Amino acid sequence: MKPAIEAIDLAKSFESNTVLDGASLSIRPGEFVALVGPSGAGKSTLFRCMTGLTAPDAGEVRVAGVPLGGLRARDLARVRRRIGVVFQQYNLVRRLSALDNVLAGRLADAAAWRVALGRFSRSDRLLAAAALDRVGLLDHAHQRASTLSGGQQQRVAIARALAQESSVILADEPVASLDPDSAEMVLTLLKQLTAEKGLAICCTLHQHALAERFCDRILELRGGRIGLQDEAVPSFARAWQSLSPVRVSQNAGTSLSPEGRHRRRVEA
Ligand SMILES: Nc1ncnc2c1ncn2[C@@H]1O[C@H](COP(=O)(O)OP(=O)(O)OP(=O)(O)O)[C@@H](O)[C@H]1O
Repeated sequence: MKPAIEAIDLAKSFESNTVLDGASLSIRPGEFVALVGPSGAGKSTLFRCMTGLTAPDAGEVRVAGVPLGGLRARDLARVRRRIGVVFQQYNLVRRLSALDNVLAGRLADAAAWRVALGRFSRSDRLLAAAALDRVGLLDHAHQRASTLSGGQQQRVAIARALAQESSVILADEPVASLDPDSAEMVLTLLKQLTAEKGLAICCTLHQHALAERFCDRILELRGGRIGLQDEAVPSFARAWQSLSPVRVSQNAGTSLSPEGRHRRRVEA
């Protein structure tokens, strides 16, 4: 199956600070992948490169096989619409209702005059209502975002990505500001969406236990490169690695050093 999104050998430096140094990953439709790594490792930078908000110094991002680099502005906007972004601080317009925030996911597709007058089409409103219903918040459609709980606001942000009809969701620490129950609800929802809608979801997480519980694969960004942390490895390979001091493979979601994995577990 063609990857929903790929980052290939991305490099990014800010002056002398090399943040990404050949970072590669590939996520298939229906996969829920965690991206972990120490603070400042470059997880947000990687996401910004993957959404086209930051231009990498080298390397390529492909969405459904289409390279972002070199696309004309209109085509880039069309491809970027396939990527929904969810942030730690929700990024909702707090004075607007939940429904209006979800409708913002339709902005790119709506006619300019509709946006200017705030008059979305019936089909856009139905789509937004369906997205709110899917995240369990239809009853709160007309409630101001500022009066919703953190967990509810994050679910509105996910509904906005659904209304955008994204095929990929990049979620940058989506549960970092939430209490444990709300965090669990948000991650359960994301996991369900991968299965139900075939979304490819990559989510940065600081809580290793949550990544292990909810995600199909755990990737680690460290030293500007990405390695696979654990469970997508067949059990026989894991058993072999625990006996062998040899590094099996490198980068592109396949870097597996038994020492590194052990160290990571200790740190976590
Ligand atoms: N626009 C920028 N200009 C200069 N330096 C930047 C810029 N954006 C990020 N950096 C630097 O890049 C490095 C990686 O930052 P980034 O926010 O991507 O890390 P992170 O892994 O998301 O961290 P955290 O887990 O704490 O959110 C940091 O050293 C940061 O200071």
